[in-house]
Amino acid sequence: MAGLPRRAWEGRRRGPAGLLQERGDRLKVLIPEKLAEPGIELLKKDFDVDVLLDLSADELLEKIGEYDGLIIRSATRVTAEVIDRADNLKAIGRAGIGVDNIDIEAATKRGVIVANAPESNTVAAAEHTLGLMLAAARRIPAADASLKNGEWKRSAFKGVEVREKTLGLVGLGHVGAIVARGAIGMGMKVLAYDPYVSEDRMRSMNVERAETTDEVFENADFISLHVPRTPQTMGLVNEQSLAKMKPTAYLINVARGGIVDETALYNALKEGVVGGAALDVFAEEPTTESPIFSLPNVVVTPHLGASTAEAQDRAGITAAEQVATALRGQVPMHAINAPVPVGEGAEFVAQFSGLCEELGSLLYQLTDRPGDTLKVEYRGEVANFDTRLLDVSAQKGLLAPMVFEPLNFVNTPILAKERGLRLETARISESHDYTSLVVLRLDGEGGENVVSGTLSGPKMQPRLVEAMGFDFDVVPEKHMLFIRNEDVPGMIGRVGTILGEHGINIGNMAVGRGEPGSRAAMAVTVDEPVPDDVLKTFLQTPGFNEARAVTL
Ligand SMILES: NC(=O)C1=CN([C@@H]2O[C@H](COP(=O)(O)OP(=O)(O)OC[C@H]3O[C@@H](n4cnc5c(N)ncnc54)[C@H](O)[C@@H]3O)[C@@H](O)[C@H]2O)C=CC1
Ligand SMILES: O=C(O)C(=O)COP(=O)(O)O
Repeated sequence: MAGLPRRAWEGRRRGPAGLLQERGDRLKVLIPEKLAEPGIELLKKDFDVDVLLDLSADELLEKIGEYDGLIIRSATRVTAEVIDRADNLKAIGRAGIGVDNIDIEAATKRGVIVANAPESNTVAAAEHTLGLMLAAARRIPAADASLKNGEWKRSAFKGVEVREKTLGLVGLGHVGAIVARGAIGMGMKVLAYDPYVSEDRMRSMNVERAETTDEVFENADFISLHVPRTPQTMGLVNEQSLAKMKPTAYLINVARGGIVDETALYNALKEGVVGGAALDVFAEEPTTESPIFSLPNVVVTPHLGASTAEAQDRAGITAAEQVATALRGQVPMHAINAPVPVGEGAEFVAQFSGLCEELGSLLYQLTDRPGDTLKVEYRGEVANFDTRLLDVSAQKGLLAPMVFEPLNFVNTPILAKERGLRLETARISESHDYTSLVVLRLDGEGGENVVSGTLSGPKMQPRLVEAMGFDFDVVPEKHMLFIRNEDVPGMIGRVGTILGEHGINIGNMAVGRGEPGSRAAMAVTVDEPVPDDVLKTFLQTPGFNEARAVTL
């Protein structure tokens, strides 16, 4: 067993921004894209906000170092280089859904929270998709342009109906589901490929499940993409897939550029391999130059899927709230790279976060030559829920005294891994005398060390109930003293005397004992850190075997 190093790791050039880094002034948020006013107003209450529209990539690199928060839409590319220059950045808010323009891995390594506004613009994107489908089927934009150009050409713009046609969806998440509902309302049959959506769910939506993308490409009259841009979906629509489509089929893309190979699509449209296309998104944006724009059987919009008043208000407010929450040191609800408890019991679980962090920190400070495996047991009620946030909280507490850089919920798992700290968790329904109990175990020089804690009372106050092999009941405080002593009369008085002689005020004291007359331990809360010379005094005093100062 390698064991965890005690010293801060100095190999790191500089630490990632801590969530609550104070620089004496108000934290600063940069908004380089058009964001709805309510979101900006919300941020201005607590932060200095700079709205600097149309920053070039170089200007963003120059400026980003000043800011604690950044809110973007799809036009700003937050590359690893931007993040590397972002010395103070703690949170990136995406006022929308797709986060493919953010290097999330780089952000995570630097401890920068990335959060989006997942359902803010789904209706807008779905309505735009249905609008584009009808616009392409009825050639509305071309007819509009022709009439405005002084022509009355009715026979030139004969379209097709969508009723009784098959709409093929690739991706049946939030947007895809709304598109499906709308299409079914217009009498279409919907066939969808999404390996992450169950057959039952599809059936409940009256959607037929395709087992492969080919099934969609071969059978659909209209094919609409609703997947994120990922390495798996890049180039999903290419020469081969286009060749499988019906020659009358229309392709609709309101998802992301790059998912469609635009050169292959251009050729397929020009040669009649497919009937038409409606595109809102492009591999390079902004663009006005694409050869596709010259084709008559294509309808295009400049990434307008989310551009409704309602969606922009929702996206702006949600992104602002996410960044504000992160800048206050909490994990926002839509964080993409931090553990967010979701579903049943989420709020209940979140209350244990501080306790777990304190237990991790305490365990580290009570353990000499700590081993490399932290074992966390969740007992009782807390064991019924998603406790990943608590895993990270415990790791954070344990690692904090060891590492150089400030830790947060984003970078803790990465730093834990880099430093060889392993985590083992267990869920146990039985929890002794407590409704919920968290037990942390770590091997050390003298064997396994264990600390346990719970939350109690109407305010769910943290309580330390086990340490140094003894049961206690004490509310953990910032400064504490842990003592092992002989279980003989007068020891409590001696603790009071020694601390009193050094001018250290005791807040609370809890005693844990085994068999009367054997060994005992004390957990003492004090108003200030207990210095080394006081600890030495304890060890020189008969009856005291161990004394450790702990700061939580
Ligand atoms: N044009 C615009 O203005 C807008 C574009 N979008 C784009 O639409 C995308 C979808 O948005 P939502 O539906 O809200 O996301 P979502 O996450 O709810 O749904 C995406 C679905 O795609 C599925 N999926 C992922 N990888 C897949 C693969 N390789 N093959 C098949 N299915 C796969 C997932 O299982 C999920 O059900 C966003 O990622 C964004 O890029 C979203 C809003 C506005
Ligand atoms: O939310 C999304 O994924 C979008 O594509 C919307 O982009 P936008 O915020 O309008 O630049």
